[in-house]
Amino acid sequence: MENPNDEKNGEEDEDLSFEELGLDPRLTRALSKKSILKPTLVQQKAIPLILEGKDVVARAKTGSGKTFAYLLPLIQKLFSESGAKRKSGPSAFILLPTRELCHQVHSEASSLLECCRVQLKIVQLLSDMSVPEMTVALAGPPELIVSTPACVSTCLSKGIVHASSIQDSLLMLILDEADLLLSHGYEDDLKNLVPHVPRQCQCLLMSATSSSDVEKLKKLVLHNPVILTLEDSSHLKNEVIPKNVQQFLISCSHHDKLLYMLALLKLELVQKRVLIFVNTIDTGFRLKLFLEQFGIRSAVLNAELPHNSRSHILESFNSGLFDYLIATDDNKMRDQNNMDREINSKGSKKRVRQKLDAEFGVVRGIDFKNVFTVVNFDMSKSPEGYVHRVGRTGRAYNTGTSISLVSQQDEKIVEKIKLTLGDNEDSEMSSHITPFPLLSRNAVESLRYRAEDVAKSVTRFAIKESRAQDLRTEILNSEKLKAHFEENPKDLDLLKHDKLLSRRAPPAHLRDVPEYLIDPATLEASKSLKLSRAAMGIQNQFKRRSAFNKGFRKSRDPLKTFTAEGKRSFKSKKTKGENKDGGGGGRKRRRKGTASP
Ligand SMILES: Nc1ncnc2c1ncn2[C@@H]1O[C@H](COP(=O)(O)OP(=O)(O)OP(=O)(O)O)[C@@H](O)[C@H]1O
Repeated sequence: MENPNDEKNGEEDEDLSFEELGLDPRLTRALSKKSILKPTLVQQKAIPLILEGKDVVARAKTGSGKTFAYLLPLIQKLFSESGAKRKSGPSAFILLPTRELCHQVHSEASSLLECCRVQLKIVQLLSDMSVPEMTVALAGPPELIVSTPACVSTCLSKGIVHASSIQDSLLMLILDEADLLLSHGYEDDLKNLVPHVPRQCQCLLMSATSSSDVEKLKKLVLHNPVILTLEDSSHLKNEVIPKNVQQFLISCSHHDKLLYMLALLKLELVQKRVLIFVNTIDTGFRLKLFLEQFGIRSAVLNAELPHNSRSHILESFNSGLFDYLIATDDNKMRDQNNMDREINSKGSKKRVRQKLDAEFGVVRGIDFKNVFTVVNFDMSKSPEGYVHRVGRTGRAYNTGTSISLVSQQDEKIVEKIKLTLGDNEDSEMSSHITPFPLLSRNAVESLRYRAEDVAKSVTRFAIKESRAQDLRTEILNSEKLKAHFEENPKDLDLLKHDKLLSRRAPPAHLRDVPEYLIDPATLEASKSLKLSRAAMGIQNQFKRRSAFNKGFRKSRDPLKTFTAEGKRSFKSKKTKGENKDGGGGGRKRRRKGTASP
């Protein structure tokens, strides 16, 4: 039965400005400084409800701007609280499934406040902080705490945070990335916290996908909430990938994936910046070493690295220091940790350690800046994983592309993904994921000899070495070890020596692919792509809105007008067969006037 609080909203609703949503001028000015000029749909719908004091469950696509949808009204409420009588505890909690997300949301909130020139104490509480560090962070007390459920639960049970102070002061509780909180094993931690949340506390739940976990959380934490399910009016069932992301696949053997990856990057058939997903850390390093030999620099973001190192890699990528980032999903590690936590539920020390590990999370919900292309080198293991990966591009008003390398082993999961996206088996024309049109077989074959030669040189030993070297480098960078190295300089010398030994220079003859090796159609596709994207890049940067609202024109998009088998106009020569094979074909169900993928 429909709940009267359920709201479904399409994009045909009126366009409101941030001012019209009732936001404080200090916040709207702060947003302008950040070049954020117009609210996204979820922001338009959620902000007034939250300001009114309603409990809200908001489900909106990845990258649709959910963070500001709750941060802006939350901060506004904190403004009005800041003059109130002294409190014994925090006014608000934002709980997220991973430390990376805590870091991201904490920085976003701090930067908003800085732009507003308002001083509020907001802290990030992490499980690897010592008790004195936590005590200092909690002194004041802070208006806002950003943390994981496990960390808050530990603080409660150790008496670092007093339950009574939460009961007295908590005004807002926000569970972000709610679809991931339970699968990260935080159910017990949330159950520990909920009894202390005062009845009048406003609760918000934000998620990208709907699931039984979100339902469970809703029942556990919220009181008669307004449910916002934000979809385009043209949407198919379950569509969660932003419509400004074009999704492609390339069929190839598992063995040839390195070769295809090389072809895509070296022939410049994808737009930088590129986020490449692999399923294991070893594959990540294999790919990194392989690409390095061809002069393509990348970094591997993985759960093995300490938290501050992962943050450092993310910040370097986000600030544009390098263009290719290889990322592993951490599902396996997380599941293992959750299992361990259950097995060791009575062993105190070990349990805490494993809780820390369970808070690792590398990719989900992370706002990688300006990623134009997501490549699934390995396919994700579930449709949800695919949605979260692809959602790292085309965020807010930007456009993006995803390319999945699909081997025979991946076909089952690709079928599942297609079904989840709403593809109809009977209708090839309406497929969301279409074959990538720019890479010809000839172009790939022209690189085979070099690629296979180099792939052979990336041995298991080399991978192990590279992985260890990355760790060594990160240890060198680690703030926490500075003191140790000051006292033990010999240890530092040893590490530095090791680091130098393992550095390899890429052979010069592999850096550039001579033009005579590349087939002319692919060469032309690459040049055309570069020119068009350069033009659209400028448009993206300076007129972000127009890409989203008016759509970038299909006629100017080489992914739609070009095939590597020969240049043609998409419109004039489109046939049913071409569409099926990868003419970049038809999103027949796309709404008129939306961004064209
Ligand atoms: N109104 C806006 N206009 C332009 N950019 C925006 C707007 N709102 C948010 N953004 C930007 O869009 C990006 C994505 O936002 P955000 O991370 O909040 O998405 P999300 O919905 O939480 O995604 P996910 O479900 O993947 O976590 C961020 O870089 C953010 O700064």
